[in-house]
Amino acid sequence: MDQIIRIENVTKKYGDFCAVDDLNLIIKKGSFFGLLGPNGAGKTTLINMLIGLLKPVSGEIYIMDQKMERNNVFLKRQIGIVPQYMNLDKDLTVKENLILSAKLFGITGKQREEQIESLLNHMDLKKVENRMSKKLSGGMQRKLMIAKALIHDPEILFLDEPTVGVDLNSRRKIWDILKLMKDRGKTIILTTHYIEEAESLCDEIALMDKGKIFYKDTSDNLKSSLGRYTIEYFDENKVTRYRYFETIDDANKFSNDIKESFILRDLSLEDVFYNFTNRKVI
Ligand SMILES: Nc1ncnc2c1ncn2[C@@H]1O[C@H](COP(=O)(O)OP(=O)(O)OP(=O)(O)O)[C@@H](O)[C@H]1O
Repeated sequence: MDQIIRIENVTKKYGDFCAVDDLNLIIKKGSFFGLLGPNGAGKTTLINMLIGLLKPVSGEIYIMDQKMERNNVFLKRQIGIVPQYMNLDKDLTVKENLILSAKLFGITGKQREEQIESLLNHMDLKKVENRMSKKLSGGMQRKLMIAKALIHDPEILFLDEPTVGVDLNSRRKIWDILKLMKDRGKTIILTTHYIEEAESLCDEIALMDKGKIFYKDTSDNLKSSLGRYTIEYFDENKVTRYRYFETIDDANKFSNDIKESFILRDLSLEDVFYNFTNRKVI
């Protein structure tokens, strides 16, 4: 697979604070790439540099072999953005929001009508096309934000926490929409706190903390790097400890010596993250 994004030694500081620290990363064309990390890890800062909204203090970002800079109009047309904050015009209807976005990209006439119809149907928004967007549920608002981001049929879609505050049903619906985008060959980059979101969608996951990516692989490889089973138990000071095992026999043997209560379960991506950072993702 060809690379579509190349990040070379990128650093971003806010005053003296280093939010993204000398980061290198390659993202392959057509991949569904997940950036996972706790609050303050630097995910949004990294995304904002990738979309040309923030300038690194050092290092370079290349998208489709072009340097990403604020005024790179070609690249801006290749990317769609679903930001963390609500970016809808709340006093416009669903359809009017899409018309406005289309106008910003110079999409007019029949092409605009067809693209909007297709997105409304695809996102299950046709029945609410004339509803004010402020009257939509949180899940529908998120779907409309995704539709807005896709209005110009971009090659790359960036989503910053796309399902925060969205109920489980709508979250699954959004996942289906994103899976379809990937099937259409788009490259998708997603930041999330939700481990199961990254596990379910992403073919590659980067674990980020304190401005650095410290691990990047498929979800299965990330997990098998640690083992297959986890025992969670209280130590003598009533502090929860975690131990990881390759086989159930080894886990059972270890559990025989535990004096307090314990849980034996399948190893999760959360365990991988916790093992490396001593921090939970959420
Ligand atoms: N404009 C800013 N000025 C100063 N510090 C900032 C600014 N934006 C972000 N930060 C700090 O940089 C760090 C990284 O923030 P960022 O929003 O990139 O993290 P994140 O991983 O996206 O977190 P979250 O999951 O909470 O959105 C945090 O400590 C944050 O407080």
